Amino acid sequence: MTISILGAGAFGTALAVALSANGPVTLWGRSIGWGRENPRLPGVTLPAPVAVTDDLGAALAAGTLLLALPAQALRPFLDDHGPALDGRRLVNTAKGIDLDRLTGPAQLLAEACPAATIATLTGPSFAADIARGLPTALTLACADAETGRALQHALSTPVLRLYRTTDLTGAELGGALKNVIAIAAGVVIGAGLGDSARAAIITRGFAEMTRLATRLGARPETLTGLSGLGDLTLTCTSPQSRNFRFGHALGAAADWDATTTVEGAATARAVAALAARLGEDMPIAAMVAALAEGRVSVDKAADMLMTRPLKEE
Ligand SMILES: NC(=O)c1ccc[n+]([C@@H]2O[C@H](COP(=O)([O-])OP(=O)(O)OC[C@H]3O[C@@H](n4cnc5c(N)ncnc54)[C@H](O)[C@@H]3O)[C@@H](O)[C@H]2O)c1
Ligand SMILES: O=P(O)(O)OC[C@H](O)CO
Repeated sequence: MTISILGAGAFGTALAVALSANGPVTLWGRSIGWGRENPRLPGVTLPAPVAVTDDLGAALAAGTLLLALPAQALRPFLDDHGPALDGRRLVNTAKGIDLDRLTGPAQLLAEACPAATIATLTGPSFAADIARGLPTALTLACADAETGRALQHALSTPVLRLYRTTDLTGAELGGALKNVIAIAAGVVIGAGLGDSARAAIITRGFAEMTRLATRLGARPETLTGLSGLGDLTLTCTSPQSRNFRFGHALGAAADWDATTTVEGAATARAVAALAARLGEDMPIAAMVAALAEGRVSVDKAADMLMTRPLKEE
């Protein structure tokens, strides 16, 4: 299986390093002047089997394309290049919901590339951990079981262990929604509200994730897997997470570098819009959207969540 990775940020670069254990990999980026060490992944030198290019046509020679662009960049990218990607195996790795369309990456890919087979690779994994060769387990989701099995084998390495599922919707939504809850967890810790409050946010956030995802067609058991609960656990508890750190900065009223990729901020707004459309109750996601837009203070947000009507768990 010939593989190219589109998007040379931290994650695309880390995947290139990991997959080079299996053979040659092409890594495409729109700006690759950094040579063999990507500043988004400091301290990691690309191994010899990784070819880096800014020539999209050359990267598209592969039959399997891993897309490692930020979620909000995917739709504009497909507007420009969708037809050129069609007919391949397309494996999305972005974790988010498109703000304009209110759909996940798989739907965007299916519409832009109707003859392609769509999959997602998701789960608890920091780019730096993968690039350092630390053991990592991920979910490979593809509605077509045969292609899913082939991708699972082609993209696993001795330290990157892939589980597979045909529940693409559930795997994709778990990865997108956990980022929103991770921001909330960061706010709690940044504001000094304590570990007990964080456990409450994780648990009630997981209930929100499951409610929305199953309403959109996900299987409940997918949400308890690596792509849902697994990634939620990682992102809500580690300062390596950009979503958690962004929330922490909000909670602590600290400065934040706006060039950092924080998928959960846009996804919270998309979730709030989706929840309103579907009549679903998503109070934590709504609060994250309001906090990220500066429409509510941290004190007010905590107060509003704590004084909602009492209910059954
Ligand atoms: N970093 C991680 O630990 C990690 C782990 C798992 C999944 N992901 C997911 O991977 C996706 C990418 O994250 P990242 O960490 O690589 O982000 P990043 O900020 O490190 O890099 C994003 C890259 O995308 C490029 N880019 C943006 N818009 C583009 C466009 N229109 N055309 C071409 N390139 C464009 C940027 O130049 C940059 O190189 C996110 O959805 C993230 O949730 C990241
Ligand atoms: O740094 P974050 O918050 O984007 O998280 C990276 C990955 O999604 C963790 O699985």
